[in-house]
Amino acid sequence: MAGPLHLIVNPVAGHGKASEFVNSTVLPILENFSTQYEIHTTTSPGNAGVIGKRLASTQGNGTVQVAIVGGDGTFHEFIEGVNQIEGVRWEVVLFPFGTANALFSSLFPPSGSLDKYQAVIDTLPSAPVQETAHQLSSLFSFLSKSSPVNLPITRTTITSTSEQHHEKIVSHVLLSTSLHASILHDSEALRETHPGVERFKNAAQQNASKLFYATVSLESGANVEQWDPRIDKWVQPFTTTQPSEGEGVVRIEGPFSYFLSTSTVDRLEPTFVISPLTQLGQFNDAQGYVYVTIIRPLRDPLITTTQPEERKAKLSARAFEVVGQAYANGNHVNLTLPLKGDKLKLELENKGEGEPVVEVFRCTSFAWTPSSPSEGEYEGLERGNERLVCADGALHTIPQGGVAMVKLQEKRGDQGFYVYT
Ligand SMILES: Nc1ncnc2c1ncn2[C@@H]1O[C@H](COP(=O)(O)OP(=O)(O)OP(=O)(O)O)[C@@H](O)[C@H]1O
Repeated sequence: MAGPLHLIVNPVAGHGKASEFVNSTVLPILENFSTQYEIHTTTSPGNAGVIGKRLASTQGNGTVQVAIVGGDGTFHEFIEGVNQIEGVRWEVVLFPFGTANALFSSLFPPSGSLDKYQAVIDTLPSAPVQETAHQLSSLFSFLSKSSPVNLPITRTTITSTSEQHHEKIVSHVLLSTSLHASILHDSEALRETHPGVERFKNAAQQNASKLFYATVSLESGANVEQWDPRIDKWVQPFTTTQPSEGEGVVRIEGPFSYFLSTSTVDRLEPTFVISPLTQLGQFNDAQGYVYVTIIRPLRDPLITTTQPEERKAKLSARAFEVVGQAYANGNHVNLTLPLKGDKLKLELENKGEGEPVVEVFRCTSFAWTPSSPSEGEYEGLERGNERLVCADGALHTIPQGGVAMVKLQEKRGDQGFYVYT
């Protein structure tokens, strides 16, 4: 027996509506289904992990069912708290009560249908309005007795050359560097002067034309693969130097403007589908993949054939053009560069003949090694901070000369984290 459903409620996440939602909407449904529950309200940052540890010690080995009523940050803290504990299978119901809710919106995209839960919905005393029904999707999946799907966890180790610095990070949503990490960093600095969401736009403008100098090595137990949008298939990497026979490592030289990896989400907010190839739930018996999304602007003739003084404006415009297509259901991955040698054409095409602008790979581990400050300079384009790393929204810094090693945590039988989707 799995015991009661433990509701972990973050009263301050998102718009601070979690407690009210639980009392007015979730509890009547649980009572209607005679589902036993316990409520645990978080009292401070990090408390979701403390609650998780307590549950593991009082529930013992086996399955523990929890519901996270908060955002990605609340679930992140819960995972951080219990990830090392052996012998527990966590079955998790999610409610989107954070700000971005990347994981929830990836599992339940706004356009998704709730038809398969109709039998559950029909037994409710009154039918919820559409928005509420969507927020209850994961609960409906739980009440329908669906099988929850494995949630891969990523482990990152940040080390310095001397190994004096040794930082371990677990994440379940994303790990990024370059533009994404810098936007997060700078928008925090702008919080005082720009409390609204426009600070993200300002931070994006500050960083969209910067270059981040690093080398990436991708590895996989099988082969590292790259998505080719022109044939809609995963194939051998084709925009990088080929790995030599038996080496199995694909090396990608910067500079980069965009670099983001995830093994669980296809979007970071309901309509921003930045990693459309990510698929969760397909690999319940295996580990899954880390999906890596990369933009390297010096592959783009618009930037390389432009005069140095115009490069900044051109790159900024191109970055917004490309990344903006993530809002068109992830269409950025379909954009292709002009064919090499065609000097007259600099516009991007949709699934044209040239190479994709956005390079998408799948692997099971990778290393991000920032270049030394003396390496790399491209006239007209500023250098960004390639040592910044964002893991599930929290920022970390790789020491000078250090590296970030990222890998999927090995699956431990049927233990670990399983989400109702
Ligand atoms: N009682 C509390 N008081 C203050 N902070 C809390 C409390 N409980 C949890 N927190 C903090 O609230 C933070 C925000 O929660 P969460 O990340 O879930 O929401 P969000 O930031 O609005 O959403 P998202 O991560 O989806 O964008 C958590 O990182 C956690 O540290």
